[in-house]
Amino acid sequence: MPEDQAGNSARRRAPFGARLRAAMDARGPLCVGIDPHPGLLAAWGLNDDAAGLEHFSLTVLEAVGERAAALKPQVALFERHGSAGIAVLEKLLAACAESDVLTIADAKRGDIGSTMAAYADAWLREGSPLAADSVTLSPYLGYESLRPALDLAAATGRGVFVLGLTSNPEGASVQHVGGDRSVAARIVDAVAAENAGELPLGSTGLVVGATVGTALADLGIDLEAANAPILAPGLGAQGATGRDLQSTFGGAYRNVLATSSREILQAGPDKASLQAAAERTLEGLPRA
Ligand SMILES: O=C(O)c1cc(=O)[nH]c(=O)n1[C@@H]1O[C@H](COP(=O)(O)O)[C@@H](O)[C@H]1O
Repeated sequence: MPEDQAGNSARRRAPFGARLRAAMDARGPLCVGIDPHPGLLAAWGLNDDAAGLEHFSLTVLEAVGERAAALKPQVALFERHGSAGIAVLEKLLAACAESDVLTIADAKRGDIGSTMAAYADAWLREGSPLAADSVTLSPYLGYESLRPALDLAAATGRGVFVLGLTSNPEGASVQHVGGDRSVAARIVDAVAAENAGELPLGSTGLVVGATVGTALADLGIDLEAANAPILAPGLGAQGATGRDLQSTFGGAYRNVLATSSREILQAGPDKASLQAAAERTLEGLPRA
């Protein structure tokens, strides 16, 4: 198999944006977050250890993998178990790949370019034990510092989600700075340039919280023009509803992948109850 400059096998899969578009069209726009909080492990009758983590994660995959366009393991909740937790994450990512379920590793990585190359290698390189279909990235060391990850994702048919406007109230103190040329607007412009001409959808995604209210309009941000998959956290536990998504995202709503973790996970450990919770969330998402 031909190798590219980074020593990776040449792309064999369709670009991430096309694969995500197909999954959203077939299954609907729901991403289920796998966030094994200690309180949830306890509520499921599991120990707060690697065995509990593994049971929890694989149960979520089995219960909702076929109904979700993607699953999003929250890396922090695996890291808190040390190397044993990371081994569980590797197992989960491999099991998702085997079941044809797209993954978003929610690692929120960002660093100077040379270190970024190592993060890219971990999450996006062909054959890496932690390779996912996509990874979340923080652009606050400068958008171009993410270049090694953007390039490796493009070379391997994988994707990234760059933080734009986050769902937490503190985000505005950084992301809204700059008025009509706000930090967030500049990130969206950079992502739009990345995705120009990519059909049916770019592979460089954005994270925009379902809770941001009128911020997009206030900051003059045109998300539709970004041609980007939009990961929208904030449903359920953080208070946003499906209707909020539609009014917040307007014409870009068709590219929104709504993600919910705790509200669905608290329905476990019973698989049928987890499935019902995912269905309820999907039903609450207006059709694009
Ligand atoms: O990148 C994310 O997924 C993310 C970005 C953001 O702006 N807000 C946000 O809540 N998240 C993540 O989305 C998940 C939300 O979980 P719930 O509030 O339980 O649905 C957590 O894993 C967060 O880390």
